Formats: sequence, structure tokens, C-alpha cells
Amino acid sequence: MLRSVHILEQPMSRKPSSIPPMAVARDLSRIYQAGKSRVVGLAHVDLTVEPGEMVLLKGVSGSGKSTLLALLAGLDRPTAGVLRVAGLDLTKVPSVELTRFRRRKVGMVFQSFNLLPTLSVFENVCLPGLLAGFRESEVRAKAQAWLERMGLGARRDHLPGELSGGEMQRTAIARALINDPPIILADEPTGNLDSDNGKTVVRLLADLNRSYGRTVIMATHGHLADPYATRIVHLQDGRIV
Ligand SMILES: Nc1ncnc2c1ncn2[C@@H]1O[C@H](COP(=O)(O)OP(=O)(O)OP(=O)(O)O)[C@@H](O)[C@H]1O
Repeated sequence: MLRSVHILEQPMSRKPSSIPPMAVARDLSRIYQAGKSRVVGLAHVDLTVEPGEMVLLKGVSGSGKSTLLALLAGLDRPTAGVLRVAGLDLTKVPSVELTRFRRRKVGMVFQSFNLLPTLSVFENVCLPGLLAGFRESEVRAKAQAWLERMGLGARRDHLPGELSGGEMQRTAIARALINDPPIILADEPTGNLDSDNGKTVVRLLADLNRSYGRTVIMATHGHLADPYATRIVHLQDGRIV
């Protein structure tokens, strides 16, 4: 499960001939059409993220962080440019393949947790595994293991509404991991948490990065994750600055 020391310690200094990048954006743009006006979400972004990196996206509100994460997650399509994630060209891929990519290659974590309120913690975590077509016994075993690792073993049969914010976010992280995605995309994952719970969530994401070799790209306004980052990318008006 542990990634190699080579990736662990020097994600940016490896030779270009070895492992391909986890994400490559070239001249990537996303222009929104709001009525008759055009809104720049992202403009001419060039970014390469190597496997094993933990990249923070920073910038004021409206600078394009969520837009970039949505494109990387295959939740949205760019208006122009090239985008490859986990070996797949997201600009060209048909919708069916994009759905498969979203289910298997990326784990998303959101500020507002996005748990289904009528499903238990355990069912929330299992759901993406079942939707992706993995064997039920395998999904259930993995969900149990991740919940225990997140300190939520005793909460598995509770509804999300019965959890604290920190517990909800840890459930969401377990859910993001159920299909073993190589890349975790987190959009302000600590935005709705107090400082202690925020620190716990950041440490969890950093541990997934360092000990489990997951590439993490995280949008954040705060500084909690700074010590764990391999790189901080600043966005302004949809551009990297
Ligand atoms: N669906 C949409 N339709 C029109 N404009 C949009 C849409 N989504 C985002 N935008 C605009 O794109 C720009 C970038 O927004 P984005 O949400 O990516 O910023 P952000 O840095 O994530 O902001 P925040 O920190 O507030 O989440 C903003 O000007 C925003 O208003």
C-alpha cells in the first residue's frame, strides 16, 4: 500500500521518463455563459501534477479554484485547452467513459460534505462502490475498514444528521476512498469545521497522501494544510499567478 520512497520524498524531482503525471492541464479555459454575458471561470491554465503530490489551490473567492477542481474531477468540461487526468484525455472522452472515470479515478470531498441524509454512514460510504459495480462483499469490507481507520466504527449505523461536522467530513473522506482512486480532490474540506476538526481532516488528507500514495489537490482559503503541501498554486481571475 505504501508508495515508494522515491515518490514520497521527491515528487517533483523525478526524471520525466518514469511515471506519467497524474494531471496535466495545457492552456485550459472554462468560460461560463450567464445569460448574455461571459464569465471567466478559468483562463489559459498550465499545470502539471505529479503522482504523490499534495497541491493546494489558493486564491480569493471567485478566482477559479472550484472550477479547476470540477474540471479535474470530470464533473464539468473545459471550453478550450487540454486536460489529462490519470491517463485519460478528459477533453475528448465520451460521457460514458467520463462517468466511469469519476467513479474509479477520483475521490471528491466537498465543503458541505454532500452525504445522503436518509442513508446511514455505512451506506453512504458503500454507495459509490456499488454504483461502480464492485462486489458487494468487497465494498462492505472496505467501507468497514476505512470507517474504523477514520475513528467512525461506532458511528456506522447512524444517519449523517446525527454526526458532528468533523465526523461528517471523515465519512465523506471514507466515501471518497471506497473505489481506491489514485487522486483525491477536495474543495474547501475544512470550510465548515472548527479549527480542531479542520486540523484532523487536514492530517487525514496528508496521511492519505504520504502513507497511502494518493495524489491530493485541495482548494483552501486557510493555512492548516500548508506544512503538508508539496506545492501551493495561487489563482487570480481564473489564472495561475
Ligand atoms: N455555473 C456558473 N455560471 C456562471 N459563472 C460561474 C459558474 N460557476 C462559477 N462561475 C464564476 O466563475 C468564477 C470562478 O468561480 P469559482 O467557483 O471557480 O471560484 P472559487 O475560487 O472556487 O471561489 P470560492 O472560494 O468562493 O469557492 C467566478 O467569477 C464565478 O462567479
